[in-house]
Amino acid sequence: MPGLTTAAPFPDDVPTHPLLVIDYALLTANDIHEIDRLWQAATMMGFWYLKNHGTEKEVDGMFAMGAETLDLPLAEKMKYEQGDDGNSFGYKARGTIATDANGTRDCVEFLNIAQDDALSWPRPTHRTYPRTVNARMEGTISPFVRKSMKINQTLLAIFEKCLGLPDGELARLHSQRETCGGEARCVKSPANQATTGIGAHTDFGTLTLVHNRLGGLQVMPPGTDKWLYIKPLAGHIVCNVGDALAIFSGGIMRSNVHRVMPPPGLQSRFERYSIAFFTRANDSVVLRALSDKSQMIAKSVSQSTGVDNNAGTTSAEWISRRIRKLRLRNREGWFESRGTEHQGVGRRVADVQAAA
Ligand SMILES: O=C(O)CCC(=O)C(=O)O
Ligand SMILES: [Fe+2]
Repeated sequence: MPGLTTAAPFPDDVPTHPLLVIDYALLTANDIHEIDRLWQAATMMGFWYLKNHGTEKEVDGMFAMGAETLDLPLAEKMKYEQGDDGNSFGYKARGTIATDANGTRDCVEFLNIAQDDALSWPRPTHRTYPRTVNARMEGTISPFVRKSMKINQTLLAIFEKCLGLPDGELARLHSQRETCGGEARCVKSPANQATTGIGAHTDFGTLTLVHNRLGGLQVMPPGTDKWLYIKPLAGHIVCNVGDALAIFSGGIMRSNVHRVMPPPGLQSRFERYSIAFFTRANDSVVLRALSDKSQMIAKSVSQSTGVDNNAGTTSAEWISRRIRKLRLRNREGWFESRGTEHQGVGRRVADVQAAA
C-alpha cells in the first residue's frame, strides 16, 4: 500500500534534527516531568515527536484513502480543486502554489478534508468530496479526525495551564459549536524530484500533527541558517505549534519555519505521501495575544519590543489571505502568504531564500 511500506531506509549520512520524544500516555497520566519536557519542546523548538497516541489504525486508513484519491484521474480531482480565492478545503493540484518569492512552482498535490465536514458527515458543512473520500468518511476519516482532535485538546489543556490561562480558555476558541478551518490533509510528492515540495513556511493554525513514512520534512532550528531533516520514526507523530498559538501566547510558544524537500538518498526514488491534521481556531476568533487572560502572556508582550502580537484579523480571514497569496495566480502578494511577517518570520524566510 503506498506510503505504508518503507521503500528504502532513511539514510544515516544526512543532517537531522533530534526532536524530543514525548510520551502521550504519560501526558494523560499527568506526569509532571513529561509535561515539563512538552513545554520545553513547544517553547524552544515548536516541534516534537509524540508516541503512544493510539491512532495507528486510523493513520494507516488515511494513507490508503489519500493514495486512492490522489490516484484518481486529474479531471475527476479537478472537480474539487480549491481555486484561487483562498479556500483551503478540497483538492490542490501540482504547480499551483509558489515555493518562494520568485514564484517557483511547487511539485506536490494535496487533498484537504474539513474537520467540520468529517464531523457533520453525511451532511456537508463546507463542501463535498470525491467518491473515494466519501467511501472512507465513516470508517476512517471521521475517526481519524476525532482522535486527532482529542490529542490536540489534551495538548491545549496542558498549554493553558503552562501559560497561566484560565481552564478552558484555549478550548473555548476551538469550540465545535462554530465552524473552523481545521482540516485533515494528504500530501503526495512524485518520485525523483529535484525541487522543493512545499516551500519554507510556518503553519497558519494552532497545532499540527504530521505522520511521515519517508523523509523530506525539514526544519531550520532557531538561531541557525541550516535546514535539517526530521527523521520519520515508526508510530511517532511529528507535532508542531502554528502561528495562531504563537500569537495567542504572546510569542511564548514557537511557530517554527519548515519545508518539504524530496526524500533523501534512495528514498527519493519513491512517491512520498504524508498525512497531516491541522487544528485551527473558530472562524470568528480574532488572532491576538491573550494578555487580558494571563499575566505571563501580558509580561511576554510587554517585554517583546517591536513585536506585534496582533494579527488584527479573524482566524478565517487569516487562513484565507495566506492561502490566496500562495497561489501562483496571485503571485505579487507572496510575502503576505507568510503571515507572521509582523513577528519577523516572513523576513527570516526571505533571508533564507536570498542566501540560498
Ligand atoms: O509533508 C510533510 O511532512 C509536512 C507538510 C507540511 O508542512 C504542511 O502541509 O504544512
Ligand atoms: Fe507545514
